[in-house]
Amino acid sequence: MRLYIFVLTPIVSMKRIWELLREPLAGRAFTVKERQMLGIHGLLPPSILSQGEQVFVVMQNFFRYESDLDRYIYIMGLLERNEKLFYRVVTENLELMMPIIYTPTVGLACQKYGLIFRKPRSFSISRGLFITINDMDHVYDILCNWPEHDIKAIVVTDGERILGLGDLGSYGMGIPVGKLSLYTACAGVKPNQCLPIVLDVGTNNETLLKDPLYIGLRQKRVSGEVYDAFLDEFMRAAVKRYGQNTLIQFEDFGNHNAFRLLEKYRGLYCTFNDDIQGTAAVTAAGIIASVKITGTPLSQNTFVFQGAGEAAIGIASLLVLAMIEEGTSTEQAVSRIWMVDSRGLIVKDRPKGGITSHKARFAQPHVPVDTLEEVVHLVKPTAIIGVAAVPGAFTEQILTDMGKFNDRPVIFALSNPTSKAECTAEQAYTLTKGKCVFASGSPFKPVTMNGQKLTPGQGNNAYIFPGVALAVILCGVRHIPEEIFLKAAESLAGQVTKENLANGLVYPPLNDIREVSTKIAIDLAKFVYQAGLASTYPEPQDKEEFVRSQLYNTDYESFLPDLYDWPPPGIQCTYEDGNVVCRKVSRI
Ligand SMILES: O=C([O-])CC(=O)C(=O)O
Ligand SMILES: [Mg+2]
Repeated sequence: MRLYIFVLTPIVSMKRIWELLREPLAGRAFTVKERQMLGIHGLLPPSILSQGEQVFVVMQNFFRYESDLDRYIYIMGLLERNEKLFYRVVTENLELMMPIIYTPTVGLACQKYGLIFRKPRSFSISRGLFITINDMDHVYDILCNWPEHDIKAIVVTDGERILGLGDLGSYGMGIPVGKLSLYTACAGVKPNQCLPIVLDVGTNNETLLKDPLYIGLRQKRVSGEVYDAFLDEFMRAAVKRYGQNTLIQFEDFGNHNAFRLLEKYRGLYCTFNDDIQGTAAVTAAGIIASVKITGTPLSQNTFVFQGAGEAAIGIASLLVLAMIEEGTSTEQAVSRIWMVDSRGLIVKDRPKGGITSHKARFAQPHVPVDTLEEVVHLVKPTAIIGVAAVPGAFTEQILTDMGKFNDRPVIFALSNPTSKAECTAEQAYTLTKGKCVFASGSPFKPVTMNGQKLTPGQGNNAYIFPGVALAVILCGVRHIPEEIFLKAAESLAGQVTKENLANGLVYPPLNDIREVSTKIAIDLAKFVYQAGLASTYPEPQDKEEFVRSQLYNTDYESFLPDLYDWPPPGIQCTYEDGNVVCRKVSRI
């Protein structure tokens, strides 16, 4: 006599089936067979859509929304419902989607996060993890509550300086979520390996403290030793939970913490600060490419910065490295850089209060000069770079002067979002009589002058951090030295075509960003193995093949073992207490 015993290994239960329908994964793309096997036949409309047709439906809906914020809410809802479809939609329409899921709309979304945030229905990156100062001593336990185990990259903010919008506390969650969605959309990093985190230490934003919708801790920011201990605990907990190689990207911290934390952690963890290093690399790339238009060698340029914070210091330091690579001495390179902060030109022996140490390196031996206009007039720079979130800082006078001083002035208005840009693309082109090489941090539409279409470049760190992250994750880089960002900048600059340059563009088109990021990752993979920075072994011989083979694929996977053979051999399904329970059947 044959004897069967049932080993209790439930595979699909009724609960899971309802989950499948509520979180429809493929949704209407489920085939008839799949619907029958999953017990959801009849619960979806009869017409079956291919993923491509679903993209069409999504885009029809997307265009029905008139405001960008509504488009953001719609498209982020899709990320929660159907991750693969979201990434297919975004990657196929990057130029259209980036201003929604990223700057500028993400800035608006953060300001309205109290309205937008709903209870998570699934644990996609669209929600992120909130860890507060009250969780001190339990940070590891909170990390364990995130259901994905194979995390390779974290983007973390404490919300103190969200874009150029200031302290948004926990409302800043939109930024790590947005940045990580670009890890996948721009560089093919697998979304289940990404974790957005807000470290909520309070907020000093009085409006938020009184906002009934505010989602964060209603208290003033904690600072000093307690803040530092909290950050230390977070860093230790992250690598304890996910491994020493976990990439931790710092985003939108206040100046006073950003530099300090980078210096403190860069030798101990796999970490970088995007606002210092990512922005530096993308700007350096734009400047390196602009040299091919202006014809002035890098070290013969004179740079005036509006701002002396994270971005300015990061950009200036990387430009110095690049000039040294060109053969200039450090002193000569540094002397090419002039910085203006809220108190005027940064000069040695600045009266009253002096200057912080990271600014000191770029202090000029000059008498004080009060305004940016005066500095531009005095220095006659070849390039001006705005990174202080002071809209209108590039005045009519400054832009006109730049046009007078240079055949091809370089004007980078990099503050984000668009409302914080130092000038508009139109102002830059008009006041320099169409001569300038212009880039902004957030997108501007093309401008037509004398029948000629002038397209502004977008000098946003989105060209850099996804590719850097991909290489770091795949190659198992343990620490991220500055050279990685210089190499990334050179790789990006090298991808600007003659045709781009002829059109005054110093960045490749945004629609190509996926290929651009992949190429950056391939170039970096070659560099990190050669420099002994990689820990993924054996070393892949063909780096390009290695990187490309690891990229996230947006095609639906069939999660049933064999659609035409269900239950599969050795599995038997029965109804028990209203549940479908499938078990392995073993024969003895
Ligand atoms: O998010 C962006 O668009 C660029 C960035 O990091 C910032 O402005 O803080
Ligand atoms: Mg940022």
